[in-house]
Amino acid sequence: MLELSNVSTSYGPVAMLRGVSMTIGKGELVCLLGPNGAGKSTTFKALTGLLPLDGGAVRMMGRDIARLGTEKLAALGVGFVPEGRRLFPTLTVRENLKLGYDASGCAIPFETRLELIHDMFPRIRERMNQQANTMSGGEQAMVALARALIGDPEMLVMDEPSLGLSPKLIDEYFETVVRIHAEGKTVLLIEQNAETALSISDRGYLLVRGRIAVSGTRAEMLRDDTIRHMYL
Ligand SMILES: Nc1ncnc2c1ncn2[C@@H]1O[C@H](COP(=O)(O)OP(=O)(O)OP(=O)(O)O)[C@@H](O)[C@H]1O
Repeated sequence: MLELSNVSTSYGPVAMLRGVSMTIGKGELVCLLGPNGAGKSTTFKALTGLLPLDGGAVRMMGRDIARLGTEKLAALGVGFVPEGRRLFPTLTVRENLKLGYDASGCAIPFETRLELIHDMFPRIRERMNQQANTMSGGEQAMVALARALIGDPEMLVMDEPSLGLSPKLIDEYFETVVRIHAEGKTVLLIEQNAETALSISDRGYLLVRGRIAVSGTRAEMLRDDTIRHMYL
């Protein structure tokens, strides 16, 4: 469904991603792991068109998407959960969700999608008219996830969604991701929290200093010496 093929990027004269190749098949949950500064968010920027590529390609269903940007990608069926949530802070929860819905071009009516979102996130139902920046960190994380889902995307791309959440909330959050995946969504989960991310993923990639150092199924990743040494 999504393929990065030999992607290279740089910040000015400094090379960052160096020949990164990854595939995410339809219906898979794939994680991209890596320590601080490895280039995880840079990968997110490269595939969302926020950073020009020096080389390589990003394709979705075979179509070159490297320069499309998040809005056009949303219309193609990709929901994004950016690092730090990036909610519209002074807008209400409903307004945040509506913006996500409008960007998606979803054909199902907003109120119908909202019902499903409320079933999935009951606390959001109670807080539809609350200003986003007055929500707790955990609630904001759920709103960002709901905003990515409300347009019924085929695929979710999430950049460090567990950042700043307490261990209990991280568990709850990942349980929700598992449910979303079980309902048929393809998921690319970019995470520093390797143990939890791997525990729910079909496959994974480890990025180190801008290169893919390890890739494999969950079992292969869990057995890998580099990963064991770094995380487990
Ligand atoms: N706009 C920028 N200009 C220059 N260098 C940048 C820029 N953005 C990121 N970098 C550098 O690129 C490297 C990779 O950053 P990136 O944000 O992709 O890392 P990351 O793997 O997401 O790390 P973290 O888990 O800490 O968020 C870092 O050394 C960072 O300082």
